[in-house]
Amino acid sequence: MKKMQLYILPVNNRVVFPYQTINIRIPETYQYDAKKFNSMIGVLPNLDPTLCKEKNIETIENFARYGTILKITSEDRTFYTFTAGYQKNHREVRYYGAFAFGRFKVIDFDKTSPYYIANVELISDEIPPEIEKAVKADNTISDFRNLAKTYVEIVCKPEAVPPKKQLIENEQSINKLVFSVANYLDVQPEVKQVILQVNEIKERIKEICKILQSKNDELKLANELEKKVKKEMSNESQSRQLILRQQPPQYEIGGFNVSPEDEMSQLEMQIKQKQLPENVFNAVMREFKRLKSIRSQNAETNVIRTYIDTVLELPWNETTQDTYDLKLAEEILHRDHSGLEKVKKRILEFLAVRSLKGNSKGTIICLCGPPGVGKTSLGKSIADSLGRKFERISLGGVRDEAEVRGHRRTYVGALPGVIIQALRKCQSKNPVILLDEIDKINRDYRGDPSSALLEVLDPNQNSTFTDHYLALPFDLSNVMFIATANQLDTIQGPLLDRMEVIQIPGYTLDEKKDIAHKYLIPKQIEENGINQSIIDLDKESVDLIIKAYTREAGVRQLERNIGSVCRSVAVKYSTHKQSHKDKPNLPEFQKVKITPDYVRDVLGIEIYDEEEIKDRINSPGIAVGMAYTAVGGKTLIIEASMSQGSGKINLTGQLGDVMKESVQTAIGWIKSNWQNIQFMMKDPDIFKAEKLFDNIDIHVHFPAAATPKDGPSAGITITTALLSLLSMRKIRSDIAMTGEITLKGLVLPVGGIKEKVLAAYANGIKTIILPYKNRKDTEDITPEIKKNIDFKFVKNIFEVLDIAFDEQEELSLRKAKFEADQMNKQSKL
Ligand SMILES: Nc1ncnc2c1ncn2[C@@H]1O[C@H](COP(=O)(O)OP(=O)(O)OP(=O)(O)O)[C@@H](O)[C@H]1O
Repeated sequence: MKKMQLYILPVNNRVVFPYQTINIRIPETYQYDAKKFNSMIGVLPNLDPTLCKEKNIETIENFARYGTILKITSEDRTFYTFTAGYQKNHREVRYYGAFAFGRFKVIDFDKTSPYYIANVELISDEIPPEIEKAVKADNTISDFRNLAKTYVEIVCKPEAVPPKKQLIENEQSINKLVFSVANYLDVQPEVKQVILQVNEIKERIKEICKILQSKNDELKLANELEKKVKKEMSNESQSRQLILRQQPPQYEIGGFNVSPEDEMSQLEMQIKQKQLPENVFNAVMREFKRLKSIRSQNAETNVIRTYIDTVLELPWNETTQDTYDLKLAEEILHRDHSGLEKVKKRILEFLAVRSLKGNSKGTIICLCGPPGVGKTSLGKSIADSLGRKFERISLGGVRDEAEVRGHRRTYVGALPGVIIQALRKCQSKNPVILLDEIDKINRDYRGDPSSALLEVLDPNQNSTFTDHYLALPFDLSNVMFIATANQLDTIQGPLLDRMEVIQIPGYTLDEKKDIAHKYLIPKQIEENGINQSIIDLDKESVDLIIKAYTREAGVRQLERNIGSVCRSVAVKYSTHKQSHKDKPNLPEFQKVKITPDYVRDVLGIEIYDEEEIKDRINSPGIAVGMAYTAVGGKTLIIEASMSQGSGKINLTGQLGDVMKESVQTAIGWIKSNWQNIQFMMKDPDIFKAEKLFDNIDIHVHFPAAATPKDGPSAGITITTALLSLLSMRKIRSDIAMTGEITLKGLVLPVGGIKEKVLAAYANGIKTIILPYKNRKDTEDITPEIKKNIDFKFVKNIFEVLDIAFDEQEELSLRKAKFEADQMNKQSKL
């Protein structure tokens, strides 16, 4: 074998076969001079040493031992300029065209710096005639050609197939044929190096055939599978599932099919790329190592994988930039909500303080009011005005502490709690989270969700909120929490204490009209697929919908009713369009004018009547009270009747204990003050004071009997109704009252005044009697109500009697006479 010295060019992960023509670029630093080295150059693959060991490739350190010798056929030089500091430098780069004409084996290196010179042994690939004959005689070559043709047909780009096929079919030199096909192979460089190192032609053919065979089988199978899948499934998602099922070792990540090893390395990359806090990173890496150590797919691996995915999906560092622009916030609040001036003002103050403090720690707002007054949508507007993401968590009916704080991972099907899930959904560390219906949280044997919320809402604790599922602290101090509630009574004291309550009592008639015209009608028109040009909802009709079809504090039912009217127009419009298609000569659709009659047609018989109370207060013993419920204020008619009997007191209408006691207190006061109120009696002879209550049975009934009622605020109404019954005097039908009564006749303040006043106003009440100490609660009642309602503040029940009855003049005269008689009696004594 011929030995020689050769200039060596190491090439990374590339194997050049003889008969290849290639272009090479040799940097100036390699000091290659074609003349000096007889236009010869040896390329030696620089391969991964571990893979080389695995595949038995002979290497000198990282270089393979077998290379290819090239003859330079052309040379080209270019200069390019580069700047280093203020200096401009020029560098020469040389490009060479070269033809590979043989193989060599490195014996040793003579020089390794600044370039490589090796002593090599040239390997002859000349095939002895008898071997060539033998190879051609059996089917080896024809089989080789067939396999190679199939391979290029499947693998190569269509335009590259014909020239390659032509070479495979026609090439007479076995060496050229075999090395060319080896060059076409799409395999790792280490595999190509093995082929290059084989000295025996038969061996080399066998090696290449093996690769061709397995590649062809693999590709054919994949093609067949794909065809089969396409045929079986027309639906894309189904076909994806089928492919996954039929190729069990493959997994799908981010739309790519990957093997389990790839999946693991992808996951590891994801963990490393996500900038997790150190403690979180360590915890996830621990889980990742556990996952890696479990080889087979089982329930445990799924649990760990889900956990890692959950942690990676959390916004550990992602935040949105706050826009503390108060003008913009004000605009957004006005844009989305009509009225609610006091609430908006309070929200703006709240935002102003936050912007000045520079952090988001501090008070938590609780918007409290009846359904449909816009609490949820206000929360959304606050998020919009701050430029933060918005998430709503419904706490209604949450009874299990684990729903807030998550289940420990030891439980089957464990999940993080609602707070962590909300953060995962909104992908921001500082969103506005609306804790909806915080008053509907229940407590039972599964724990107390309120106490978990205490931690969430406490600015001093929530920076290290630890969900049981994650078992890692998550900083909630940047989250802005807003709670909503229908009533405050059911919220636990410590929880309520952490929040600043903003009351939204409900809307007056005028406010509802305004909301309907500005917001609800345009919204419903759009939602029902029609437009302003085909419907005209006039003021009168909207008034009718509000007065006769709704009796609510908010506007939800109103919105629904407007929706029904819009839908009826949508049906008409759609039918007309259909017929217009069939008969194009039909006239254009006429704008539908919504009149009160149209409203009645769509919504049916009127449900509420403003005169209802007047009609019901038609005899002595009936008084109108005011109640405060979770759905807002309500007027409450109390009826009392008596009959001959033995002093029994019957109470009906699902009363709670406190209300029952109010009735006892009222009767107690009447009995003990009987002498002082006798002047009221229209017929004082009918009942003799001493045995009055022994001879009659009294029945007090609270209509809407199916609704449970409780509380002390009906005290003065019950007393007035009983006095009306006994004195046979009717109570004014336009008067309503609320207040607790003591045994001594004092009137004590009660809650829910604004809501009660709104309800009374909606029911056509003109005078409202309130406890004196509730004066402050009427200060911010809207001017509309103040203008139409006469408020009377009373300190004791006698003052109520001065206001509440019909024929007030006659009663005043009687009272004056009674008082004068009393004075006379006292002076005689
Ligand atoms: N002042 C208002 N201006 C404009 N639209 C309003 C106003 N108040 C309520 N709405 C509309 O009424 C509908 C009901 O409001 P929302 O769902 O916010 O009520 P809510 O108070 O959260 O009720 P719930 O207590 O039942 O959750 C929404 O479409 C909302 O936009």
